[in-house]
This record gives sequence, structure tokens and C-alpha cells, in this order.
Amino acid sequence: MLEKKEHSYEKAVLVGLITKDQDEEKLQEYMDELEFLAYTAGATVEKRFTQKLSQPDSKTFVGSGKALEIKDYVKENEIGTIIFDDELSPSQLKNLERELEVKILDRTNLILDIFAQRAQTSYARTQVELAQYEYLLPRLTRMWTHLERQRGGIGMRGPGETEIETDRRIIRDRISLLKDKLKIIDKQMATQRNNRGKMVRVALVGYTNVGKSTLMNALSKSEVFAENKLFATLDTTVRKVVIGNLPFLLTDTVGFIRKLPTQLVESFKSTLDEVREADLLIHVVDISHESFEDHIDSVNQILQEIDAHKKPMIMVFNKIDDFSYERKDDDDLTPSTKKNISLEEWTKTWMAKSKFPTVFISALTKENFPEMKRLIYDEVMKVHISRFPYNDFLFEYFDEEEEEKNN
Ligand SMILES: Nc1nc2c(ncn2[C@@H]2O[C@H](COP(=O)(O)OP(=O)(O)OP(=O)(O)O)[C@@H](O)[C@H]2O)c(=O)[nH]1
Repeated sequence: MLEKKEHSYEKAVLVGLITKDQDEEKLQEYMDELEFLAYTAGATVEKRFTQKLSQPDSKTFVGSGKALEIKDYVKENEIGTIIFDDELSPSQLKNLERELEVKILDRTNLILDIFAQRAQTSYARTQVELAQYEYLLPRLTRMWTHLERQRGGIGMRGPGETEIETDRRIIRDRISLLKDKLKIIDKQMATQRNNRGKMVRVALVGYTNVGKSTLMNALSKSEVFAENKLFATLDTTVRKVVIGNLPFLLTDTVGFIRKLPTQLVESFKSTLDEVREADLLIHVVDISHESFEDHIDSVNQILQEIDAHKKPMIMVFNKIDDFSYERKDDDDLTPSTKKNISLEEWTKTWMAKSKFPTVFISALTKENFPEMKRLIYDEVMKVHISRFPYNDFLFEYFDEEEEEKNN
């Protein structure tokens, strides 16, 4: 369990289900991630409750016996928040709040809350606020919000609930206002992107916390905010990067996550346009994370959702400095057995399997940076040549760091 760092952290418990689509091992991985999300939002997890059910209970997500067990535990241990590892339907949420008498959050609400906490610019705040209202609108029957919103805390950093009768109308008005506001900003952003000219555009994509911003900093020698918490970056940063005389634009943008709330995908349209309109994607993967294969799948799924899945891509497997030698059997992409293999053996297997140019690096120690830069250079050059067929000679490759060492 993650350490409690501050006294102001809220006490919470997690609830998840083992179903026919989600075995026990998968659930543990998902609960680890949920705990990290809770920690990022400002909660410490006191206990995890799990239950085996063929499908979620339509009324209370878990069965009534389990609900009672959770109720007793939270009462006895003075816990104010219960977090469910799935999106709850409006009626499940209402029933659970009535029965358990504490604040109930689901995965979507938690992610939205982190986004609200992390949004720095008015643009990001507008996008998050829209997503929060879209989430809130069908759930306007919650009973605890008046009181809790005055107290603040997790799940409360967004739009509040006032009188339900008038609220729906107010929220609908607010949603359409925010949509209009975003339309104007989206237009401005599109103009800005067009004004960047014909320079090749490369976007860093990847699961949250894989090291995109760290890599951006290392490549562009800039200082983009990087932190060991989820969704450190919400706003897009674009930097001009030059590798071997060849200039291109590199974008660092919002990290992806399993079941990224659809409200967020929709309202972050313009942010995700940076990915959609890029010429080349650099898919960063954290190989020190035991679920990195699932993360790759989630990222590919989101790329498909936003129609960016057919772009040229480079796979950058990051954090090799933190690689642990126990890996799942990589002969099969859905492995069930584990074996010990070395990093070398493991990279060879992946190289053979990968459909895209692939490199293994550490953004922290800069191991294998020359190989990565060469790979990026080659792929950017391909786009560049297709765009400017006559001036490729200007950008003959040289390794800057090697040159520096030699001088
Ligand atoms: N050990 C190790 N840690 C790394 C490496 N690269 C990044 N990190 C750490 O991983 C954490 C997340 O890094 P970020 O660069 O913020 O990750 P991100 O992908 O931009 O994160 P989001 O903004 O959440 O999408 C930070 O604590 C980094 O210091 C690496 O190569 N090795």
C-alpha cells in the first residue's frame, strides 16, 4: 500500500469485482492502479473489498451481504469515502449512498477529480469542467453533496449540486456555454497549429506516468513538469527539437489510462487533436510496470477511438534502469506463466515481435539515447522527405553528443 504522506489525506476503501471477464490477478492489478489514482487525488486506502460475481449487481454493484460488510467496516473505522473500480450507473450510485451513508466515488469520478486538481490553464479547466458537468447531469439525485461540498475533498473539486429541480436546467445551460467557449478555443488552437507551418509534427503518447514529460525534457532540454503521480501533464506542450540538424516539433500531451472516461475524451478533443494531427507518434511504455502490456493495449484502443491508430509510430520502451528480471512469458501476448529472463533476452523477444521501429531506453539515465535519436531522426526524415523532396541534403545525420565528446 502507498505510504501516507500528509495528514490531510482522506481515508478510503476500494471495492472491485472478480467477474468472468476479470480474473483475480487482473483485479489486483486494477486495484493497484485504483489505489494510485486515489493517492494522486489525496486519499489513503485502508482496505480493499473484492467479490466474485458473474456480473455487477444492478442495484448496488456488489451483493447485499458484501454491502453490509463494507458498511460495518467504514462505520467502525470512521472512513468517509468508498471508491468503486468501475463506472457506477446513476441508480447504483444513489442506492449505494442511501445504504452505506458515506461518500461514494467511482473510477470515472476519481479520474475527473484528478483532472480538475491538475488543470493549470483556463483551457484545461474548461475542458475538465465540461466533462464533470456531463458526468454530473444524469446523477443529480445524490443526497450527501450539499454537506460534503461545503467540506470539500475528493470528488468535490468540480461543479456542485444545489437544488435539483433548478440544477438540471442550470447545468444544461452551463454545458452549452462551455461547449461554445471550447468551440472558440478549438478554432484558435487549430489556427495555431496551422501557423506552425510545414515542420514535421511528432507527438509523445503513452499511458499515464510512463515518462513522456521526462523524455520531452531530455530531448528538448526544457523543463516540462514531471512527477511520480498520475496525470502530471494535462496541458499540451510543444517544443522545437533538433536531431542531427533536422528540426521538428515535439508535443507532450495528456497521458492515457484504462477506461479513460468518455466525457474526457470528448471534451479534450482539441488537446487530442495534437495527436490526431501529428505526422509521427512516439509511443512511450514503462517496462518497469508489471501491467505494461495492458497499458500498450489501452493506449492503442484510445488511439483507435480518436482515429489516430494508422499513423507511423516508434515504440520507446522506457525505464530500463528499473527493469525487474521477473517477466511474464513473452512467447504469448496473453501470458499465464512467469519466468525469469534477462533484459537482453526480453528486448530481443520484443524486437522480433514489434510491428514498429523499437528502442529500449532510460529517460532518466539516458541509456541508449544515441540509438533512440537515430531512430527518431530516420522516421522524421521519412516524413520530411515526402514533404520536401528536394532539400533532404540539408539534414545529414550527426550525433550531437558524440560531436561534443570529440571536440
Ligand atoms: N526509473 C525511472 N523513472 C523514470 C524514467 N523516466 C521517468 N521516470 C519517472 O516516472 C515518473 C513519471 O514521469 P513523467 O515524465 O511525469 O511521466 P508522464 O508520462 O509525462 O506522466 P503523465 O503526465 O501522468 O502522463 C517520474 O517520477 C519520473 O521521474 C526512467 O527512465 N527511469
